[in-house]
Amino acid sequence: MRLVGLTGGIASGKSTVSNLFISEGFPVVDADVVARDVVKKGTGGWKKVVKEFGNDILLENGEIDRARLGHIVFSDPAKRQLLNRLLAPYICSGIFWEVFKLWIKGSKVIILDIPLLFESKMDQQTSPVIVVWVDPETQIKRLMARDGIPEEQAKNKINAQMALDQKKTKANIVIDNSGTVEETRLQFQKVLSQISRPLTWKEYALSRDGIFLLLTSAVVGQVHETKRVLKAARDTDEKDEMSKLNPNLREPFSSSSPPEDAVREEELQAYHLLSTAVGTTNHGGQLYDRSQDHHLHSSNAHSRAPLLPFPSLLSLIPFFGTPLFLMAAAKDCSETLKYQTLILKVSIHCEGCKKKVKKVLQNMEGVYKTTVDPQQHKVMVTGNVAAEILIKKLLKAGKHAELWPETKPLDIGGGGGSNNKKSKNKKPIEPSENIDNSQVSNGKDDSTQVSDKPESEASKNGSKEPPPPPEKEDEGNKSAATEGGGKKKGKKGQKENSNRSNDNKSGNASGGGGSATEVEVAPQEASKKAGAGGGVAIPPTFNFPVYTTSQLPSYLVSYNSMQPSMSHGGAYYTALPMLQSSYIYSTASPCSCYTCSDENSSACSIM
Ligand SMILES: CC(C)(COP(=O)(O)OP(=O)(O)OC[C@H]1O[C@@H](n2cnc3c(N)ncnc32)[C@H](O)[C@@H]1O)[C@@H](O)C(=O)NCCC(=O)NCCS
Ligand SMILES: Nc1ncnc2c1ncn2[C@@H]1O[C@H](COP(=O)(O)OP(=O)(O)OP(=O)(O)O)[C@@H](O)[C@H]1O
Repeated sequence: MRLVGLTGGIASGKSTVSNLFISEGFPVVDADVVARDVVKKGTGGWKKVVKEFGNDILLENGEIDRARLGHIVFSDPAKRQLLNRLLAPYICSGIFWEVFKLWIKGSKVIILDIPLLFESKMDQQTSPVIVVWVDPETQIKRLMARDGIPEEQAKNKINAQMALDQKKTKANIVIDNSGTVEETRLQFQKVLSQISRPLTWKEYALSRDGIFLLLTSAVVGQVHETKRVLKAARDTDEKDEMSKLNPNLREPFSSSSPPEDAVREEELQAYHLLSTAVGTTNHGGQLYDRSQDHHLHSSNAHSRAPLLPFPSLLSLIPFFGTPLFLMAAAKDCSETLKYQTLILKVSIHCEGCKKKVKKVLQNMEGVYKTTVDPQQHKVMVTGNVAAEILIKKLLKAGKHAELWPETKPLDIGGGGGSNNKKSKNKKPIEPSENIDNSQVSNGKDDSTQVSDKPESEASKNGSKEPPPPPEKEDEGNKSAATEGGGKKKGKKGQKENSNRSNDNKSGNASGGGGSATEVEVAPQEASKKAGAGGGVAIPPTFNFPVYTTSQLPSYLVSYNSMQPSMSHGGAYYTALPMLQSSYIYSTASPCSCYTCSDENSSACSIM
């Protein structure tokens, strides 16, 4: 918003020029009109003036006799100063409300016609300042003619103000009104082009639209920040909950200090992310650039906004890089759209079991795709639901389930990029590095030990893919990579799938860590590799964990699967000691499948 100051001497021609502005469509706030309004009968200004100047200045109707009061104040400087002191607050607030009403309407340029602009120092709030100048002889003549007053009175009025020549020196623009009205109009046209020039950055920020944009940005920023903090809190809660469920899990990280024994990169990254979210550490983390957010918090400079009710809003001006900020917010939003594929081992014995498992999982919020391979008892679930929740749900439905050994979650939604990068830097985990050989390691750790090649083709491809959400459909036994590929992934996904199949056949379970397409390692092959590599021991055949339905399977993972964006794929597993299981997974169906259905669950005793 541009506040243009228009001033001059008494009878210099201010009203004449302001009428030209009005004819051009500019809104004008006239201080003389405001000054009249604030002394109307019964107002606060009226009461003050009557109290100080007495009832003698009142007309019969109770209104102030302006001519009488004018005579008093223009001939007595002390009385004039008293009147000014009494009315100044009312006049100022009156001008403010007039400006505010125009601001609400969306006016971008407002003309403030204020005779005492310099005297009241309101010129500091206006730019540019236009002074309507007239030569002294013409001024006195016009004043005497207009007001019908003698020269002496006219001189008193003129002398009650700052000298017009002095005002001229303070002006940004001077209009000489000594000539004809037409000459003044010509000058006005030139002034008009200056007044109508595009708003400056600051002027726009003070306009209604600018303030609205700033507020919107601030709200978006606040929502963005709140969302991130909530995510961090949920992440912490989740870890706490899992720790309670299984005390063998690692302690959740403190948000104030990194774990000293955090040897795995993903753990450190999880720490950074968590602590960055709650703002307790430096913001130099590689995972999340909060530089955009600094704009929101860093500025304490409270500039004063001219005549505006929200001076502190100016502190938001550094935040004006809205497009950049919105891009950051959009980036964060897109990160929340990440999905992962979890591979579970579920007791499936017949077609009915398969249907039931599918139905249970598909009905879960956050599950986007379920693929069941009854032969291998393998269920691949794409979505953003934590493994333990899936397992609990299946248990409730009477289906024994656990995480598929030697697998890691697939980050279908684009987290592969960062993971892939990490995989390049990943160093093999030494047996002494906080990994218990008695534990069954996750795929990530295994892969660093057993992989023959540092990075598979699939992982390279996977990291470059954009994050399309998987479609909610069941496509049988397609690979997880293909399933999650979405439209764009189409051909590439198939290629990845074949790559992965080849890997599995040859046993090259590359596991750079975080590749979206490196899903699983054939158990036998992986165990051979593990044995050969001397790393984490994997038994040649499956040992299935024993647990009752009140317990969670010992493959419970402690990565942030609910909020994959918080972990950026830097999931960490803590595999628990594998126990000899009495639970039987049989590829042979123990029941007659045509009698076994979801509707007829009693037909299959296992189901
Ligand atoms: C003295 C009053 C009653 C005279 O009223 P009147 O109707 O005769 O004149 P009007 O209000 O139209 O003012 C005419 C011009 O006088 C000059 N003027 C008015 N008040 C003052 C003042 N206090 N000091 C110097 N000049 C003044 C201005 O140039 C103004 O344009 C009235 O001007 C008044 O109440 N003045 C105090 C309020 C004020 O300061 N007004 C100026 C607004 S910035
Ligand atoms: N260029 C001009 N030629 C002739 N007369 C003019 C010209 N400009 C203004 N006047 C006359 O001079 C008088 C004062 O002009 P105007 O009312 O515009 O001055 P003002 O600065 O608004 O006065 P005030 O300070 O009292 O509000 C008016 O009677 C007006 O008609």
